[in-house]
Formats: sequence, C-alpha cells, structure tokens
Amino acid sequence: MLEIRNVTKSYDEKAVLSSVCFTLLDGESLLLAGETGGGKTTLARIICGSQCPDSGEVLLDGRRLLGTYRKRSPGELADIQYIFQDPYSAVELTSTLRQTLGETERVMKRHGRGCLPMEEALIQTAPELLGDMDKKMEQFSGGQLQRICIARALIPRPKLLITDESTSMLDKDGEDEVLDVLHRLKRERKVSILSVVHDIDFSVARWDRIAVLFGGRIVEDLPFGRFLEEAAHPYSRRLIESSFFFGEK
Ligand SMILES: Nc1ncnc2c1ncn2[C@@H]1O[C@H](COP(=O)(O)OP(=O)(O)OP(=O)(O)O)[C@@H](O)[C@H]1O
Repeated sequence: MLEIRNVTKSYDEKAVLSSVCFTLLDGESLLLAGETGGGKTTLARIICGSQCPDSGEVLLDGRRLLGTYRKRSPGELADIQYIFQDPYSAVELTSTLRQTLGETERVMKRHGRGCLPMEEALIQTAPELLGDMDKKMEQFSGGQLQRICIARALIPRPKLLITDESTSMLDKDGEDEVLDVLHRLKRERKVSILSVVHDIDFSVARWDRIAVLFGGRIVEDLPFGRFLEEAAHPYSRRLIESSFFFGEK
C-alpha cells in the first residue's frame, strides 16, 4: 500500500503542495485530477523519487521511502515505475525494441534482482510486436511506443505504475489500447495504478477512485462510481461540467 503523509513542496517560495495526504491500496487504481499547474506532476515525481518533498513522507508497504532516487534501494526503485506523457522522448528512437527492453533486463540482473523476461512483459502489453524485436523504435506508432514503455516498466515487476498524462499525445485508438492494457494489468497482475490526468473521462468507468488536487491539497477523494453525484468541491463540479460540455471521448 502507498501512503502519502503531509507532503509539502514549494518552488521559489511558491507553495505547490500543502500537506497532501492519501492512500492507494494494493491493486487499486486512482485518477489524480486537478487544475493546470496544480502540482500533480510534482506529486507524482515525489512518489517515484525524482523530486524531494520539503516535508512529509511517502511510505510503500509501511516502509518510508527516502527523498530521491539516489537514496532508494534497487528494490524500492523497482517497486514504482513511471510512464511519461511523451513516449517519443521516453525511448531512444534509433534503438531496436530488443535493445530497449533488454537494457532494463540487464540493469535488473546487474543489481541481482529477478525480473519479468522482456518477451513476457511484451506479451502483457503489445503481443502483436513479438515478431518485431529487431525493428527500430522510430518505426512504431505513438500508441505502440507507449505500450512498449509500459512493457519496459513491467520488467522490474513493479507494485505501482504511475502514468502521467500517458494517453494525451495519442489518437483515440492508441488511447483506448493503452487504457485497456493498464486496466488489464491492474485486474490480472494486481498492479496498483496512479494516473495523473487533466480531464476525467466518465465513460471509462474502470478506475476505482478519483482524487482531486486543488490549491495544493486533496479536496476530493471518492470512489469513481460516486463521484458524479457526491463530489462537492467547486473544482470537482467544474471537472464534471467540462467533461460533459466537451463531450466524453
Ligand atoms: N522544477 C521546477 N522549478 C520551478 N517551478 C516548477 C518546477 N516544476 C514545476 N514547477 C511549477 O510548479 C507548479 C506545479 O507544476 P506541476 O507540473 O507539478 O503541475 P501539474 O498539475 O502537473 O500541471 P499540468 O496539469 O499543467 O501538467 C507550476 O506552477 C510549475 O510551473
């Protein structure tokens, strides 16, 4: 279980996160929505260790995780994997699929850690690419690249996947395929998912919970199915209205 306790973060004395608290249970999926520039990515980076909070704690299975990558053990780093918004800049485009996935396998082995073989990871997210191991990354579509990034993230056998606007650069088909993969991983491999989003698509009712970050705090935290009716904070209501105004995707 992931537990965030009173996390604060300021940039140049501007408070971005003020005492953020929430928990994410094993195998649970949480959408983290909030205003633009509201600190969602900062919070996600603090959880995975690429940024240090000013104060507060991140705990995984009751263990306090230290500030940044350098202070975390290989096992703690393996436990939390991050999927970036832009799959094109998350990979080396001139490398082959085999090199891309093989590098993560090698790093895990170097640290003496067991891992999911790359072919098995690919079967979970993009089985149709198993015959394309020697193709270069630049030959794949954005949706395929994002699913390759998810396969790479599975190799260390993580407990938690953090996705940061990971479908926002994809077309509708690519988005649907990535969401299908994430929900299947949660269901079948019991991976917890924390998904940072700008807007909420209420037609994809497969998330367990929605939390809303506003003014540096979590102002709403409800089961997905109760959010439309029970969300009370004005910003949550705005999220709902804009979702219906612009039409569900
Ligand atoms: N390294 C940094 N140095 C200074 N300011 C930063 C830094 N990273 C983020 N910020 C600022 O902190 C605020 C929160 O940024 P963050 O990216 O976490 O928000 P967000 O909710 O993910 O935004 P968006 O929805 O637009 O992606 C913004 O005002 C941003 O400009």
